[in-house]
Amino acid sequence: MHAGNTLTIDRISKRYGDVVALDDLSFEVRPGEIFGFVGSNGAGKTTTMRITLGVLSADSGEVRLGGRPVDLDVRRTIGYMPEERGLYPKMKVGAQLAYLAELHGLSRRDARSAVARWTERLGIDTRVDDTVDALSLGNQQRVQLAAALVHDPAVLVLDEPFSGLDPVAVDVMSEVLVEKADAGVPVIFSSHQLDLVQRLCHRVGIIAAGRMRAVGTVEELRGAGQTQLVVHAPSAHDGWADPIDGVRTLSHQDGRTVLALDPGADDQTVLAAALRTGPVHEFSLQRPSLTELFREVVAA
Ligand SMILES: Nc1ncnc2c1ncn2[C@@H]1O[C@H](COP(=O)(O)OP(=O)(O)OP(=O)(O)O)[C@@H](O)[C@H]1O
Repeated sequence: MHAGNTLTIDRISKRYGDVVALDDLSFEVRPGEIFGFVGSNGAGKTTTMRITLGVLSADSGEVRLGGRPVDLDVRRTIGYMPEERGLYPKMKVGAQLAYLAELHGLSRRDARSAVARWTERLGIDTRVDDTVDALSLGNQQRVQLAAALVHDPAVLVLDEPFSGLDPVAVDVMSEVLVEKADAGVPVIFSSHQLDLVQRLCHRVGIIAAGRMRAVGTVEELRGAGQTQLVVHAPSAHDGWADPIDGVRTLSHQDGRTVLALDPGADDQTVLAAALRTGPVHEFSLQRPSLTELFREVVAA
């Protein structure tokens, strides 16, 4: 258990020439939490993760782990899966993992047993004597995850760990992340697979153009988003709900109306108005999915 190891990203900014990659970005990942980091291509996720690791420096701002700025010693306690991967293609899987574990301070013997444990867990134990480039891409990715885990990291930073994995590997990866978080490790990963993020993450941060646009639990984000209401009131005429504050008609056909409700709009007022038109056969509230929310936030 690595109690108290909150990962804090504190007001980091980064430019590449004229391109502002990160603009005063702040958020934190708490111990035991899986944090999903989502955003469009080029939004700044990889840049944030590289700065977190210290492989890239920020123009301003600071990253801390457990209150301590990330220096070389702290960096050794981070398990990192870089987007560009970065294994040695010609080195054998087992030897490579053992080497990386020792680089992070494990004794030779501990390194060996960690390699045996993780390769078995990740289903690549029969491949330890193969070179990395002899493996399929998905299996290389499993090795990459093993590389992030062999030194029992105090925090996990994973750049698109799920991309290109088959469903079984997705399950294994998910289980491992949940297990590490349960052991008190803060876990952050980026992904474009929003259904997976919605299922797995305790909290989610949506980044757009280098700024954090929304952070919260999936439920909080969905609650803050635009709610839709489906009302089937056959006698109602088009526009019947428009006079109500914070309510807009999205569609109206055959007595079926889809309404958009701003946060704070009162659905009971809508129900009362619907009943005044005649019978109401259906009245259902639909919260946006993370994917819909993402589109809303990124388009805003
Ligand atoms: N080495 C670099 N030189 C110049 N510009 C860069 C460099 N690395 C990133 N950028 C720019 O910084 C911005 C953020 O890129 P970044 O790779 O962090 O995005 P991302 O959210 O990880 O995207 P993706 O989902 O496509 O991986 C982009 O505009 C990108 O073009």
